Amino acid sequence: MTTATLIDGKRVAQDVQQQTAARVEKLKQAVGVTACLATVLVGEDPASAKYVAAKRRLCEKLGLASVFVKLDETTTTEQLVDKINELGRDANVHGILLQHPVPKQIDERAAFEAIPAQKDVDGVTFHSFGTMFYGLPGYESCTPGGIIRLLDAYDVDIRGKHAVVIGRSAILGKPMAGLLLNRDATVTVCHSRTVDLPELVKQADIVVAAVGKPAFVQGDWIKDGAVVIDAGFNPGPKGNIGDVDFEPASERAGLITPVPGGVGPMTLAVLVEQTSIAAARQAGVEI
Ligand SMILES: Nc1nc2c(c(=O)[nH]1)N[C@@H](CN(C=O)c1ccc(C(=O)N[C@@H](CCC(=O)O)C(=O)O)cc1)CN2
Repeated sequence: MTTATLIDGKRVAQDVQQQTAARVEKLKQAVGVTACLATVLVGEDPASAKYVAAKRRLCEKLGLASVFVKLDETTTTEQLVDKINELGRDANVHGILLQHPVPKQIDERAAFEAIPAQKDVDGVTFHSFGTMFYGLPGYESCTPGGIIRLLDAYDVDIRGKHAVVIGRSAILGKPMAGLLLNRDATVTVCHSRTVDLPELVKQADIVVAAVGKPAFVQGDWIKDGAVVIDAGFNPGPKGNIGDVDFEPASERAGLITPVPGGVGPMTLAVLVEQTSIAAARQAGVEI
């Protein structure tokens, strides 16, 4: 039995999408520029191919252009960097997304760093991490940025709260910790070497599960009334499964995100929103 209120990521994402479509249209009217996202996919991972396709569909739905670059499994770091440099020089491309993960022979960090800061709409470069951590204008990592938007949409007061982030990946856990810290949360980042994880999670007002293990966070770790954000999307026999054992957790939580329909749609919405903002900035207009 679910007692927690469900956080409806699809609804909040639709609001972000509407604002983005309006910005894209205004930009076309004002300066004749169509915002454009370049998506780069390396290799044959079916889940990555699906996410890239979803990003391109969302661009189309909201009036943005998109360029799709598909590179094969044997691509070298140098070849990928050359391609990203080319997109960086293309004035018609305003945002560049390199789908993670890339095949193991590639130095992913070197490839991310080839994305010019003004086109890093996925918030993956050192420059974006710097601006994100200092709360300066720039581009946020899309999933953590989307999670903050969800918390705001549901009037979660972040200031002074104890937030426990489970996971320390560059794309999720680390930037999530930074964004929560910027909002005056007291942040604990947990990982595979953390001693007594359940005890730490039991102290959390806000839990962000970004660990990549299906149903890993147990219901009895959740403090009564806590906000539980599940950023997991692990493939399961009947579709994707989150990192939180949903039913027992939702008996204790005050607010909880479902999988699917929670964090995932926000990742896409923030990416396309940031592309529209990048296009406006590159055109030198404030919209
Ligand atoms: N360069 C990046 N790579 C990756 C990112 C990222 O933000 N930037 N995030 C993930 C994957 N991802 C986007 O790329 C992503 C994952 C899931 C969803 C989503 O909408 N999920 C739906 C469910 C979909 C389904 O069940 O088939 C949901 O949760 O409702 C969007 C984007 C790794 N790589």
